[in-house]
Amino acid sequence: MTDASTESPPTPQPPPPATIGYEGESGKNPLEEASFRAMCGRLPSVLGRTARMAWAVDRTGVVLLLGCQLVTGVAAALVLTATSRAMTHILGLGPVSERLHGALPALAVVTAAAATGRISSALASYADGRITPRLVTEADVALVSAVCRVEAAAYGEDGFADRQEAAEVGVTRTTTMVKDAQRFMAALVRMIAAGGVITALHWLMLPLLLLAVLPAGLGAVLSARVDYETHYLNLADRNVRGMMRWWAAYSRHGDEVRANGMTGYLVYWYRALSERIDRRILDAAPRMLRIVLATSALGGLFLLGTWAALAWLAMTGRVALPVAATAVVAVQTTLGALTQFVQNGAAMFHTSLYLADMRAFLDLAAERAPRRGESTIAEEVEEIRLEEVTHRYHGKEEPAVDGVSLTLRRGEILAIVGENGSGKSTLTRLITGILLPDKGRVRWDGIDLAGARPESVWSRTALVPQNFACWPLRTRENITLGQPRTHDDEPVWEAVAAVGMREAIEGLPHGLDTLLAREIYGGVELSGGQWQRLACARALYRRTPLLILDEPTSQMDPRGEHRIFLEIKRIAARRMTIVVTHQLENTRFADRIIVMRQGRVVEQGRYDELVAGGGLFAELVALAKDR
Ligand SMILES: Nc1ncnc2c1ncn2[C@@H]1O[C@H](COP(=O)(O)OP(=O)(O)OP(=O)(O)O)[C@@H](O)[C@H]1O
Repeated sequence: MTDASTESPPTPQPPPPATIGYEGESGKNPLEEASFRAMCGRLPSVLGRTARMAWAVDRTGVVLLLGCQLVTGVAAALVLTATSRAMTHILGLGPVSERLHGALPALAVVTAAAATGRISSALASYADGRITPRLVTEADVALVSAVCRVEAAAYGEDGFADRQEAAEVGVTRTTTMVKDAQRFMAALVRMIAAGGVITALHWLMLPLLLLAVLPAGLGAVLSARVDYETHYLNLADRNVRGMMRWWAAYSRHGDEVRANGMTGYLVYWYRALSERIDRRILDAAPRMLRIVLATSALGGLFLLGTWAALAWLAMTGRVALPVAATAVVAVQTTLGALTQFVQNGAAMFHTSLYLADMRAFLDLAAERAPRRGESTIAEEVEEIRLEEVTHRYHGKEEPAVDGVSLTLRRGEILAIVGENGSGKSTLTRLITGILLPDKGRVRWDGIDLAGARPESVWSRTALVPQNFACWPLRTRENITLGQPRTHDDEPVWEAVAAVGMREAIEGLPHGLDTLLAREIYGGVELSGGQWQRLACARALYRRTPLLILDEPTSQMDPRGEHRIFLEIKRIAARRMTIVVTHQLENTRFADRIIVMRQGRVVEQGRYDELVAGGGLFAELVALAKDR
């Protein structure tokens, strides 16, 4: 018998992943907004920009590629003309040996031209192999650098991340761009050559052949559109799936995933989202099939017409029999060239849709790049003044920081406290100029950050954020992050000692050269608190006029915490220090505490004054003690 009170109800099915549909501007498929003709009209500019990029990365490769295309095309034309001449001899009158003898020079030309064509085609592939990796790297680096440089506020814009995802696909597609363009050009040259030969045989043949291949080209373009539309529908889901994949599979989150029994759900979730993406692709498949079947049937009809026309021309004596035989070869070659021409043209159209996304995102990122002014911040800063500063995040009703005025002087230690979501981190982002206020001003020694060069401001700031990064770099770089102050390691060891990590780092297999990434062969892992100490060492190493520590000791043992606060006090005289913390006892050492609630500063003073004041701070202190 089971105890009814302990019997658990059946577990409900987990919900499927939320459907993400963007209503914003970026959610619209560009094909819907711009007409088909307009999209085609944009092609040359997209291709032109890619060509310029290719030219910038490898001029020799581009020249080689173009030269080889030309040679391949001319060789193909020669093969065709010489074949036609050889055919005329072979199918002509007279003894076989004479006919063969007469055809020999033309056959020699065919052999030489075919060999040249093959060699130049191999060289063209080599040129493509040289250009493509560099082109992809250029596009990729351009994207990463653009994203790293935008105003931080842009990340919160509706659909920014999705447009970035679309641009990432554009970068991937750059791999096929050169190959598509190369094949397109090769087909163009071959088509011109073969077209000339076939027109010489009879003027009617070329238009007929064109009719035979155009439907296939149309089909390829229409299929490309359908594929792109599906891609657009899937964009948001793909983006979320990519993020989830990283979070679920990243070893650093492995403990959380396992010990919370999340594996099953995460895999279910991942599969469900993948299947939803697949479903959209599968839904588009019948449309694609209809397009291909209809255009192939039409093309087949026209091809039949071409052969019928050729037979009619031969039967009615309008073309001689040897010429008709040559025409059979010419028709096959021209058909091949024309098919390649339209198919590669459609492939370029297809690729350029994705490249256009990449370009559009790079343009957007350029628009969102800081344009603040040219003022610079001096090496020493005496005062930071906030005047009625307000900031509201995109899509939020209420401001995160609301009309805050504050003056911070050199030598002062300021503690910022307040409940979750009260605006503490946002305030530090405004003080450092990561965000600009919607209203009010932040001035550093009188210089408005809205008019100062961001790099000049950020060379004067050091920040330990709440969610700091554990860089998969060597220990030394984790502290200097590529900005060594001297050639020797003395300042690095100083920073390490200041956070009490000297022994731990000396104990690593290669000291400062140890790679801090257990995922990489030879790398080691630090504990959570050790990582946090390292993040503090990183900020202390910079020795800047403004030091901000947002919950710097949340993972540290009391010894580590004590050490960090001693160090902060020791170096405080030469800089302004801001500490954001929920450990209210840690604010005792601050010269001033500001208490935030709903984006406003509601109290300020020293620890004892605030406790005696009986306000929010006193309440929070009492709650912390009430255990
Ligand atoms: N990047 C963002 N985009 C949109 N809203 C944000 C963003 N960051 C913070 N917010 C919102 O702004 C408000 C203030 O957040 P903030 O992180 O400044 O609070 P906090 O006081 O530092 O909180 P905590 O103590 O939890 O760290 C919150 O309502 C939060 O939801």
